[in-house]
Order: sequence, then structure tokens, then C-alpha cells
Amino acid sequence: MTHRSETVLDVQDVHVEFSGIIALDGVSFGIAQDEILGLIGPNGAGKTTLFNCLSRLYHPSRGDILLGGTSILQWPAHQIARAGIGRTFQNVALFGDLTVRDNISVGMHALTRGNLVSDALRLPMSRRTEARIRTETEELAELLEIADVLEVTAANLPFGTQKRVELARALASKPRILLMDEPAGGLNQEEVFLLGELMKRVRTEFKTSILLVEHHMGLVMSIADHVVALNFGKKLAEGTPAEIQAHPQVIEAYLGGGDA
Ligand SMILES: Nc1ncnc2c1ncn2[C@@H]1O[C@H](COP(=O)(O)OP(=O)(O)OP(=O)(O)O)[C@@H](O)[C@H]1O
Repeated sequence: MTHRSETVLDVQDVHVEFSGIIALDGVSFGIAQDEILGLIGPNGAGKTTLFNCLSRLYHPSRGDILLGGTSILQWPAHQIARAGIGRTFQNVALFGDLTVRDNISVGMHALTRGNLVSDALRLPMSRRTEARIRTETEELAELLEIADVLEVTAANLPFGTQKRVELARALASKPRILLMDEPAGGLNQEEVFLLGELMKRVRTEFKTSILLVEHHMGLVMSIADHVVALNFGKKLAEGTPAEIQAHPQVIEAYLGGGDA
């Protein structure tokens, strides 16, 4: 076992049931600071259900989820970015008719609040705030190698580029933890490799912990620091990628289910 630093997010004994089907059965694990944690498991293992609990779409019937020691279960889903949790979607959820610049800025507006009076009067943002958003948008675009398409309408971009725009938007709200739902889906081999490199750079530059739910084992095993394997709603194993790849029950779960 490698040493892991203090946890940022703690999943504690989470239990979710859908009219008799137990989707998660007492799952517990933690995500450390600046860590990329891969969450894997065969079809129906409970990955999406857990992801949806973390993004507050589902509410566990038992257990707790703590971010920086505070339960997130009181936060409504639409305020989760404010709580410090960013996310990307499996099929990319951008504002297709907005430019890349505006899509990224939207993520920053989630954090930028005027006071109640200026909100009520719908006063424009201060010039300083506008300038800051502009600079930060451009810095993010630079990092994610989309600076050359900042003024392009999002819907007109290739899927792989749209994914990077979505990642930039999620990072714009400066999350403590970033949830990524099958980011490799729909990408070719080279794009998956580039995505992995990008995620490592994001982690280093932003000090963001990343929870990666992913079927693409090559990606998980090459970039995750720590892996949690689920099966039938329970945690089967956790450890380094090498430990998980060699874990007899994990191998059995994948081979047994015919899912790789
Ligand atoms: N909304 C729902 N209503 C009823 N049952 C559900 C619902 N969502 C998930 N389940 C069930 O909960 C279990 C876990 O499903 P979940 O989608 O979380 O697995 P998964 O690991 O994400 O699978 P996959 O890799 O196929 O996406 C499955 O038995 C599934 O049928």
C-alpha cells in the first residue's frame, strides 16, 4: 500500500436502494488531496449511482458524504459547484449555441455573486470582475489547449474538443474535487491518451482531486493513483492500479461478468 495524504472527500457507509434493488450497500472510501481516484466495476456495479450521490442527484438512505469534513447531503444539486464539487457529463453538456469563451465564463459566474442589492437591480458586473473572468477564462483555455477556439460556437467543435471545453468549464468554478463520468467515451485511442495527459496536468496545476468513473481500463490504470472496485453495490477492493489489476476477486468479477 502506498501512503495517501489526508482525505478531501469521504464516502461513508453509503446505501442506496431502488424499490427493492440494492444499488449501493454500505460503500466507504476516501479521496485524498490532489489524487486521481478511479472508480471501476462491471455493468450494474453501482458506479453511476455513487456518482449521482456525489453530485446530489440521489440521496443515500444511509451513510454520509463529507467534503472537507462537512456533509454535502444538505446541498441541493444546483448548488453543488458552490460547495466545491465540479463535474463533467458522459455526453458533454455544453451550451451549444454559446461560444467556448461564454461556456467557460458561465462556470465562473457560478461563483461570482454580487450583493443582494446589485442582484436585485440587475446591475452589471464590476469592470474588475469582468476583467478577472476574462483573464481566468483565457488562462484555462491555454491550459486545456482550446485558446484558438475561444470565439467558436461550441456546437461546431469536434466531440473531443467539446470535452476539453466542458472540462474547462468545470474547472472554472475552482472545485476541490472534480467528478468525471466516463470521459473516455466516444474518444479514439489518441484522444484518450491526450485526455489522460490533460487530467494529470489539471491535477498538478489546480491541486484538484479527481474522481474518475470509467470503463476504459487503459486510462484508469495509467493515470489513477488509487482505484476502488465495486461489484453488486459493494466495495470489492481498493488499492493502487497494480494491486487492483492483480486482485483475484476483481479479475473474477470482470471475467465472470464478461465485461472488460
Ligand atoms: N434509477 C434507477 N431505478 C432502478 N434501479 C436502478 C436505477 N439506477 C440504477 N439502478 C440499478 O442499480 C444497480 C446499479 O446500477 P448503476 O447504474 O449504478 O451501475 P453502474 O456500475 O454505473 O453500471 P454501468 O457500468 O452499466 O453504467 C443496477 O442493478 C441498476 O439496475
